[in-house]
Amino acid sequence: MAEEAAQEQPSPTAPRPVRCIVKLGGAAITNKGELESINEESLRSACAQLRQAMSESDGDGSPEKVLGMDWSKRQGDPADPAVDAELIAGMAGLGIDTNFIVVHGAGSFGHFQASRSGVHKGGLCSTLVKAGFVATRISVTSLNQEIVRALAREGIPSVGMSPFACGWSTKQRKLASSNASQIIQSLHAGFVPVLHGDAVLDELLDCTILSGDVIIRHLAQLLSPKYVVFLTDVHGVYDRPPTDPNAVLLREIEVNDNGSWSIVKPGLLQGNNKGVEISVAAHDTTGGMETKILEAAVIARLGIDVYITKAGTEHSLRALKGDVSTDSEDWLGTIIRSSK
Ligand SMILES: Nc1ncnc2c1ncn2[C@@H]1O[C@H](COP(=O)(O)OP(=O)(O)OP(=O)(O)O)[C@@H](O)[C@H]1O
Ligand SMILES: C=C(C)CCOP(=O)(O)O
Repeated sequence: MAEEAAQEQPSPTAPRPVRCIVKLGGAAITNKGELESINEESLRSACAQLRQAMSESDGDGSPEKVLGMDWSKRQGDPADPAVDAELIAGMAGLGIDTNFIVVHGAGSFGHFQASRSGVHKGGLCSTLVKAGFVATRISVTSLNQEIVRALAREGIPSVGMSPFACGWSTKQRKLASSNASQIIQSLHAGFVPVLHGDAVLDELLDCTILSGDVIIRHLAQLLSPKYVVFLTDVHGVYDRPPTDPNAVLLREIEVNDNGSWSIVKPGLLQGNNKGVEISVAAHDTTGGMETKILEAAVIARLGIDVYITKAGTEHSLRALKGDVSTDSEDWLGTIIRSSK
């Protein structure tokens, strides 16, 4: 289901190749079964690993200075945030390579509001859909704010960017307008853009839900990152839902020029033409793992390796550093790559 690149005004070119576009999957950073609940430990660890992956220090053992950038008071925190202006003035720079883009999913934020009101199916003349559109955006933008704050606490200069507010829109659910100049200018200025799956206007349906997975594919087409990482709550793509005890992790998938794909590893599944069995949660409005695989295949066809793995593990850290290859026997996850 390769979607055509959106027709739009040309965006300015990126200053230098983006190193990595990463999806912080909603299944990993939120507790998916509990309405609007962040998985704090998973989010903290994903942000700390991102910081490590960006770090320019060669790890000589001395603790790195982290300039926390969340200077707002946190709920329940009695003290005002400490800002050591003298320390900051004495710092030569941030000591990190900020050439990353972060996109996060909605998890237990947004999907509930969207599915209850049918925002993904369109029809803004319905008061329920209109209210649901507003409720969905309140929910996903509040998650975006928390993620930006968590990244800022790790000293990552992150700025939240909502596709809806940047004027992104769709036509029959396919991206129609998606100007990335604000994203590119922010990268150029040394910021890490943090986008998210969003409720957007649709030329034919009035409105729909745009998945973070689709946003990543579009940005990969536009900016040609060195690699793309999807962090989620399972080790990668399995031959059937991982809740099945017989599910087998697919370690390597090859995508051909015509968009068809085949399993390379494990060898026992080579030539399996039954495809992958996927289950999607009832309230998920964007297609879950199926959308991720389809979008990842489009990215891989461009010659960009895609790594899908579990957040908060040694494997996610390696993926974020780009330290994975098809020979990495000890790496747990799915590599999706071009057959060329
Ligand atoms: N064949 C399969 N292989 C891997 N995961 C699968 C499969 N079938 C179903 N799943 C489910 O897909 C889920 C991950 O997909 P999902 O789209 O929910 O991830 P996410 O990107 O982290 O979340 P979000 O879309 O909210 O951002 C896992 O929780 C897993 O149980
Ligand atoms: C507003 C919503 C529900 C965004 C969905 O984005 P995704 O979780 O990346 O598929």
